[in-house]
Amino acid sequence: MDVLQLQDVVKQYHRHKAVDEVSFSVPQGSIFGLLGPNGAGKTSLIRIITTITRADTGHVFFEGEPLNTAHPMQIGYMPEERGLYKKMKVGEHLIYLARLKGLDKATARQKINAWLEKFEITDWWNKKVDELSKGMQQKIQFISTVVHEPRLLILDEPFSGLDPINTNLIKEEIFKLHQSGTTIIFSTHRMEQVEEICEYIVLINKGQNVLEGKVADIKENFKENLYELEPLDTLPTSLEEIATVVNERNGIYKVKLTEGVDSTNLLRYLLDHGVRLRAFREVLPSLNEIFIRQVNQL
Ligand SMILES: Nc1ncnc2c1ncn2[C@@H]1O[C@H](COP(=O)(O)OP(=O)(O)OP(=O)(O)O)[C@@H](O)[C@H]1O
Repeated sequence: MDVLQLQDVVKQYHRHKAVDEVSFSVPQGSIFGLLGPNGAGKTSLIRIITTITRADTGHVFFEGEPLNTAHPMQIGYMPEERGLYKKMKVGEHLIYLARLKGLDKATARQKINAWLEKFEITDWWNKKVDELSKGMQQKIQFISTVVHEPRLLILDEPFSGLDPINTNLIKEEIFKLHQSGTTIIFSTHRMEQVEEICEYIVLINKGQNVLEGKVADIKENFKENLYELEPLDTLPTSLEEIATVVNERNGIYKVKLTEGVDSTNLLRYLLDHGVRLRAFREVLPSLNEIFIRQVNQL
C-alpha cells in the first residue's frame, strides 16, 4: 500500500508552471528521496502534500483517501526555512506546536520531556529560542516535527547546519522512526545522504518527474559495464581486446568492458593470463552522476 499517491498534479504561479503533471507514489514504510535541482518544484509539491496550498489540477491520495484538511495531523513537516518564534521559551514553544498537532497538554509535556531527555537537553526548557545556536534550534525543530508521531514525515534538508555528531544523532532517530513504521520523505541536494538513507527516489526537473523508482534498480539501469580491479601483476596489453582502461590510481584500474563481454569473460581472461587480483568489483554509477546526467539532458 502507498501512503501517498500523486496523479498528474499541476501547480502554476502566474504564467509559470512550477509543477507540471507530476505523478508518483510513496510506498508505506519507505524512506523516499524527493530530489531535484534548485527551482525544480519540490517545495511546491511538499506544500501541496501538506495542504498549505492546493494543486490546480490532478489528484493526491493519503493512505488511499483523497487528501483532506484532516490529513496534516498525520504528517510531520520540517521545512528548510526554520520557523520557530525567537522570543518563546523552548518548552512552551514545543508544547504550543504539539497542541497544534492535536496533543493535549499533559501528553505533549510528557512526550516533549522524553525527547529532551533523549537528546540530553532537558536544561533547555526555559531557554529562549534566540539563545540557541542554529544547530540547537534545528534539534528543537526536529522534535516539534515528530512529537505527535506522524505516519508520514517530510524532512527538507534536515541536516543543514548540523555538525557531524548532531547529524548522526538526528539520522539515528530518523532510522528508529523508520523502523517503527513511519514513512519518510527526504528532500536534499546531498546525494551521498540519499545513497545512504533512501530506498526509493523521484527526481523532479523543471516541474516534471524525470526518474522514479528503487535506488538499486535505477543504479542497475544506469550502469555502464565498469569494473574496478586491483591486480598484483602487470596487466597484459591484450586486455584491450576485451576492456578499455578508463583510469588508474594507486594500482587500482577502472575498466570498461567491450560490448558483448561480461564480467566472467574478464575474470577468466585475467586468470588465464596469470594475473592475481587483490580486488575485483563492479562499479555502479553514483546517484550524483545519475542526477547530473538526467538534469543536464533536459
Ligand atoms: N509563491 C510563488 N510564486 C511564484 N513563483 C513561485 C512561488 N513558489 C515557487 N515559485 C516558482 O516555482 C518554481 C519551483 O519552486 P520550488 O520552490 O517548488 O522549487 P524547489 O525544487 O523547492 O527549489 P529549491 O531546491 O531551490 O528549494 C520556481 O521557479 C519558483 O520561482
